[in-house]
Amino acid sequence: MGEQSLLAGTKGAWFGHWRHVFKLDPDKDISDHELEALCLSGTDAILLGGSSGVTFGNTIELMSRVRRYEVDCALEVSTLDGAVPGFDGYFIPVVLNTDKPEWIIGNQLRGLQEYGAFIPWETTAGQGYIILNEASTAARLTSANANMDEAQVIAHVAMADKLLRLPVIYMEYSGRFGDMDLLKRVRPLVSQARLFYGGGIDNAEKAALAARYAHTVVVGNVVYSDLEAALSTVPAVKQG
Ligand SMILES: CC(C)=CCC/C(C)=C/CC/C(C)=C/CC/C(C)=C/CC/C(C)=C/CC/C(C)=C/CC/C(C)=C/COP(=O)(O)OP(=O)(O)O
Ligand SMILES: O=P(O)(O)OC[C@@H](O)CO
Ligand SMILES: [Mg+2]
Repeated sequence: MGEQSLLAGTKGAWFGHWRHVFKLDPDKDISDHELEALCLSGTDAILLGGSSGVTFGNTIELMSRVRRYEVDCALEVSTLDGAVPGFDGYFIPVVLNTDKPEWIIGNQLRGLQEYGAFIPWETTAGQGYIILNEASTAARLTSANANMDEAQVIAHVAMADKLLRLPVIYMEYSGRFGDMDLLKRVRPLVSQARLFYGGGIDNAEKAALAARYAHTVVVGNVVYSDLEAALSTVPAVKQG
């Protein structure tokens, strides 16, 4: 079976056409004017997520502001309290490179017990996170083993794509631009998942590089430090 047929599952998924995504942190301030520019930028989706300070209140507030626009709006559920109804889709992160069970299945099982009957499964997907920046909040929170060699990263990708068949593999360098050679070598190994890349994209050039190998490019922090640079990543990814 070729890559095309194996990819069919995620291609048809609700997030299967996303090339560019802005990730907004409900714990950070953003003005109406800035939010409008992001939502009308041509990005494929606005993803709400963060690894600290995310609550029901700040999530529902930001969701309702994004909801004024037609752009897809999804939630990465990172806390039990932050599961908010009304999104177009939901991602449930699973950290693959930690030996702390609470971040692999523990919190997720608690969420399934708490929200099971309300989870819209057609629009909910697991994300296999491979966290590669040891200084990031997510790495510290989850005690991720971010200093892996290439063989270890490749084994994690095989675990996610071939054994667990997760619909998303997320190469996460949050806060730092990652190793594009590694991303390039990982890409052909991914046959059924969608490969997300995120971390340190703060200009069009970096966005275009990541877009060569990742199916979906996620742009986060630069939104809060340089809006124009953030907006420049959209055509860099979508026209590249
Ligand atoms: C009706 C209704 C309520 C609908 C919703 C139903 C629904 C979908 C419920 C979900 C139930 C469920 C299974 C919940 C599980 C929740 C949970 C706690 C899962 C664990 C997630 C996890 C592994 C978190 C660890 C941190 C992490 C990987 C977060 C992902 C996001 C991320 C990395 C953001 C980047 O963080 P940032 O703050 O930007 O980092 P920097 O500071 O470095 O920039
Ligand atoms: O914030 P940055 O570094 O752009 O990373 C984006 C995203 O991957 C964070 O989860
Ligand atoms: Mg961030």
